Amino acid sequence: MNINRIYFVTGNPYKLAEVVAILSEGPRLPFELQAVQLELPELQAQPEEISRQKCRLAAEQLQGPVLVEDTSLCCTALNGLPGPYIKWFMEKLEFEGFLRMLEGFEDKSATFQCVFAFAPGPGSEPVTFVGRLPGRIVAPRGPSGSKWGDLSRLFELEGYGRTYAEMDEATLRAVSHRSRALALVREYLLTL
Ligand SMILES: O=c1[nH]c(=O)c2ncn([C@@H]3O[C@H](COP(=O)(O)OP(=O)(O)OP(=O)(O)O)[C@@H](O)[C@H]3O)c2[nH]1
Ligand SMILES: [Mg+2]
Repeated sequence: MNINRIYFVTGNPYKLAEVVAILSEGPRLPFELQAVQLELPELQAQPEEISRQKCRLAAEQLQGPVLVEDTSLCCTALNGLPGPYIKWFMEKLEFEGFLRMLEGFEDKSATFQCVFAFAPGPGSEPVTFVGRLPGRIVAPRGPSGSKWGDLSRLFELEGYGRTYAEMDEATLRAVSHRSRALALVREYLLTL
C-alpha cells in the first residue's frame, strides 16, 4: 500500500502528544504522522464500533489514511459502564459523584481500555487495536490538575499500588492501555 502520511485525528492535545511520543520510540515507521485537531462525533455503540465510526467519519472528511482512538473506563460492578461515556460522567458528576456511584458495590475493579481504529482511506473498513490496563477505583491520590484530570487520581493500576496520576511517565509508557494498543498498531502499520 502506498501510504506516506497518516492523519491522527483527536480533539485532545495530551492524547496526541502521548501517541506521537510512543510511536517515535522503537523502530521508525515509514510514515509521517500528521496531527489533525478535530472533534469527531462519538455515536452510541460498543467501544470498538465507536472507534470504527469515528475512523470512517475522519477518513471521509480528510480523504486519506486516518488513525483515531477512543478511551473507555469499564467498572466491573457496573457491567462495564461508564465505558466510552466516562468523559461525560466525569464532566457531569465530577469525581465525588463518580465515587458515590460505586459506593454500594464491594467490587471496585475497573479497566482502562483504549481502542485505536485505522483506515487507509474513505470506504475502507477500519481495523481496530485494543489495549487494556487493569486496576481499581480508589479515593483520589496524586497531584490535582494533571493532564488527564481527576480520573487519573481515582484509578490505581493493578500491581503498582499507585494511581495513574502518581505514576512516572516512563513506567506508564511501558505499561499503559495506550502503549499496549499502540504496539499492535505499530506491528500492523509495518505490514502495509
Ligand atoms: O487518566 C486518564 N489516562 C489516560 O490515559 C486517558 N486517556 C483518556 N482519558 C480520559 O478518558 C476520557 C476518554 O475520552 P476520549 O477517548 O473520547 O478522549 P477525548 O474526547 O479527550 O479525545 P478524542 O475523542 O477527540 O480523541 C476523557 O475524559 C479523557 O480525558 C484518560 N484518563
Ligand atoms: Mg472523545
